[in-house]
Amino acid sequence: MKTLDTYDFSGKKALVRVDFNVPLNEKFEITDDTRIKATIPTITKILTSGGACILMSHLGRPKDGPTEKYSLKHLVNPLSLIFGRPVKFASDCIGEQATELAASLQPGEILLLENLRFYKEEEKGNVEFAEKLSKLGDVWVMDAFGTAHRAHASTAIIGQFFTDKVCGYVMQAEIDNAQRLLEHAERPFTAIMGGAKISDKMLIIERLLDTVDNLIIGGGMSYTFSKAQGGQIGKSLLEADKQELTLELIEKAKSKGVNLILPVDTVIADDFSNDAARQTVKAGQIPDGWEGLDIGPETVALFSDIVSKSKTILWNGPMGVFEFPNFAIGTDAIAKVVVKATEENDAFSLIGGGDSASAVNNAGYGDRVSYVSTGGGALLEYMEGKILPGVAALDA
Ligand SMILES: Nc1ncnc2c1ncn2[C@@H]1O[C@H](COP(=O)(O)OP(=O)(O)O)[C@@H](O)[C@H]1O
Ligand SMILES: O=C(OP(=O)(O)O)[C@H](O)COP(=O)(O)O
Repeated sequence: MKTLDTYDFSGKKALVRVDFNVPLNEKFEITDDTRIKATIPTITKILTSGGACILMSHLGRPKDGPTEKYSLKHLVNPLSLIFGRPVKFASDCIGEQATELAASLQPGEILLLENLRFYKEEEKGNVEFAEKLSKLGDVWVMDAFGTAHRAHASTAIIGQFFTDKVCGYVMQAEIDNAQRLLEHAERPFTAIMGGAKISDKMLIIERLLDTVDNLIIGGGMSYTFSKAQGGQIGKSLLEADKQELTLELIEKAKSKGVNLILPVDTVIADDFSNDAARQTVKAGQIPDGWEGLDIGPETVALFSDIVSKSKTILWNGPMGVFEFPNFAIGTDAIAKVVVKATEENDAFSLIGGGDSASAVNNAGYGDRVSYVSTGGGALLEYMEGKILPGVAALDA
């Protein structure tokens, strides 16, 4: 596999697949630019080595072709500021305008292509579409780790049209950090799993049971565990058909000698809103009409004690509905203790993408943990042991 450090970009147009699928607010402003900032080393390396960058990405999941909400034009100004140079924009990712802009691109210049998913061919992995895209550049740089689990035209299929395929720094760092966790973790190794759905995280939880010393379960998914054990969870999040599975996980943890830790208390609300009435109750004792939206203070203390003694920490999924400030207290507290373990116990801490990364970054802790992944689903699939199509395409 060619790397950014060994490839000579001088006079070359690099077609770089990035994952600029960033959250935008109603004014189309970026609310978390982690994924963009993560690509600075890759793009800077290409530009300073005498190359030009043609950036291609998706944004959201547009269903019906071009849509204002999902246009990458909203990223042009922020990108210019981040990269400190003008960014040209092709309002269609293929076709005449994109071809002309790409052809006239000079070394040191950046061209951004419009959302790839405005063509349904992208997600279908259409070969002709991939070939059209490939004609825009001389070398393909794959740096969209967050989308590397998708076998789409620009992430997996396009590679066949290039002799020169280069793995970007984001991809490399993500893979190295995930490997470090899976293969060389210092002990005690603690995984903190949270977020909404057990079904999404089932496989990774099972895989982690082979590796970790402690498995902490918080957030929305913990209520299914509680219910399955006979607890009362009111109208808290429940995946009814996963109850049996949670009991199996508890048994499996026991048989493997893994310390599986569940919340002991929970902050409940009478409504799914920031301003709902709140109280703290024991886990499994949630009255009817109430729902658990955060872990309670005793749980924070219990989880913190384990995390602060850990040498390796993987955190994926918030401890509560952190989007509501009144229910972000548990998630913030865990973020703080992960930082403390990193700084004071010299722990290696990896925050696994998506909402957990936003929670850590928004709390201002992004620079104080060992690594914040840009991948949500991609990281989980990688850690489950799957071969990601976007990684495989670089080797083919
Ligand atoms: N107790 C809860 N009840 C309802 N939703 C929850 C609860 N705890 C966490 N969540 C929600 O889970 C979502 C994040 O879940 P998930 O997508 O699995 O995490 P990540 O993106 O970090 O992998 C957040 O929107 C959060 O509000
Ligand atoms: O945001 C992404 O994934 P994530 O929500 O798992 O972090 C990627 O950009 C992939 O997007 P997709 O899940 O619409 O294919």
